[in-house]
Amino acid sequence: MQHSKINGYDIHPKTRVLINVWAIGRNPDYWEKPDEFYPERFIDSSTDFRGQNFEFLPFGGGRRGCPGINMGIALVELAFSNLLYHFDWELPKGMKKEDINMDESSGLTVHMKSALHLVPINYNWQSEEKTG
Ligand code: HEM
Repeated sequence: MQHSKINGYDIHPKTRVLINVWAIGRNPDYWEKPDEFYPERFIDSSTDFRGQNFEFLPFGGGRRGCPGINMGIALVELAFSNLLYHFDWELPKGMKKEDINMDESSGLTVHMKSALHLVPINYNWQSEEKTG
């Protein structure tokens, strides 16, 4: 790699550069309410997660981007679609959605600080199929 200058900083060959993707993903210049869990932000948005939009890099990007991206997406979709297809999900009695603690704990991957408790209600899709 050749010597480069980025935002006035000299990057010498063989420098190890660590990118703070977490901070980029919460930059208020690019994200409305960056600290809120607000997945609706992606409805009708052109921001893609495959590494071309640098404000959103869940799989990294470039030559060292995640090679398992397609498998990762398929696994997440398969798990979620099965859980949503077979069950309705409710909060434990007396709990409101505002009570869910969305704080994160950091580590190699991000986890919720306190476990999410949900009550699965069996969803009988077969009986619905019969009645139309
Ligand atoms: C939702 C699931 C997944 C997410 C969010 C994810 C995310 C990531 C991220 C952020 C990186 C670092 C990319 C970078 O440095 O630019 C990475 C690297 C990597 N991922 Fe994934 N990944 C997922 C699933 C998988 C799966 C299923 C596999 C393999 C079957 C996999 C294999 C790898 C490997 C081998 C690397 C290292 C690539 C390298 O350093 O050249 N990932 N992943």
